[in-house]
Amino acid sequence: MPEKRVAPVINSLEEFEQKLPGYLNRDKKLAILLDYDGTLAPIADNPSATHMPVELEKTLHKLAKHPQIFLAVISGRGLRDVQAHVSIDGTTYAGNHGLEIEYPDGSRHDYELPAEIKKNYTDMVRELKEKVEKNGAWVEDKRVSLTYHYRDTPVALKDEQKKLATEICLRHGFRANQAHEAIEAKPPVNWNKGEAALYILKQKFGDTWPKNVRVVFAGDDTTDEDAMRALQGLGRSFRIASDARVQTFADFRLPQQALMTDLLKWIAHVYIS
Ligand SMILES: O=P(O)(O)OC[C@H]1O[C@H](O[C@H]2O[C@H](CO)[C@@H](O)[C@H](O)[C@H]2O)[C@H](O)[C@@H](O)[C@@H]1O
Repeated sequence: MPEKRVAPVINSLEEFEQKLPGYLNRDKKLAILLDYDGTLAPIADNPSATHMPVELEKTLHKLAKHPQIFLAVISGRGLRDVQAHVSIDGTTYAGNHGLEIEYPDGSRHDYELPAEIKKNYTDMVRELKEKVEKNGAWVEDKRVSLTYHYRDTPVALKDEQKKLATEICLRHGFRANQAHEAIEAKPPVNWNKGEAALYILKQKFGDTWPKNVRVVFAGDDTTDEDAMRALQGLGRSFRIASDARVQTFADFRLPQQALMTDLLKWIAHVYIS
């Protein structure tokens, strides 16, 4: 069983090649699987205010067009929301932590939640809205999972509201993961960003993908750890975290989101220039 541990850090563009010599090879297919918030776009005060840095976006567009490269964005956001924010043709998108997947041709894979969980979800949203949607905190209802945002709640009230929100989520049988100034309530099913990543790779490249495809995954959050764990030994993953003590399943830690541009430039140097 793989364990989380403190991962080696990468601090610059040069260090990608130094620390992963020869991992990328332009003769090999490459799958790039990326989280959105905190990874492609820096964290902003409100989910509607995020955008990708210009150079990162430009590089990502170039990579997505390359015939040897496959791009998927796997986000906790609702599917349409993340599609609208990234908006790159030919990309596969997964929303709601992988529960909904859409391929470039418009075909989909939706994880069907049991009726009881759907009912619990509706009840949970109602109770959260009644009891803890106040003092600046709000519920982002994404139909099958939700995010309880408390960034704008006064410090003196945050802990109490957070605690109550977590209790409500757990009481309705949902998982409650800590995120950036938010709690992610996810359904209690055996499907997450890791399962979604493996599913997408198998659909795209077939059962033998581990032999034929190089994989790069990057994410910044606890929900991304599911993909990092699933891809251990099958690809290379990067956890964005400023805290040097963070425990992760990723192969490397990137101390700042800005290093995502370098990660993509490293790939572009190998595949494009
Ligand atoms: O899996 P991701 O693509 O990283 O999405 C995770 C959640 O991201 C969003 O919330 C977070 O980012 C916001 C914008 O930077 C920030 O204001 C908030 O504090 C963060 O928690 C999004 O709103 C959620 O739906 C996603 O699940």
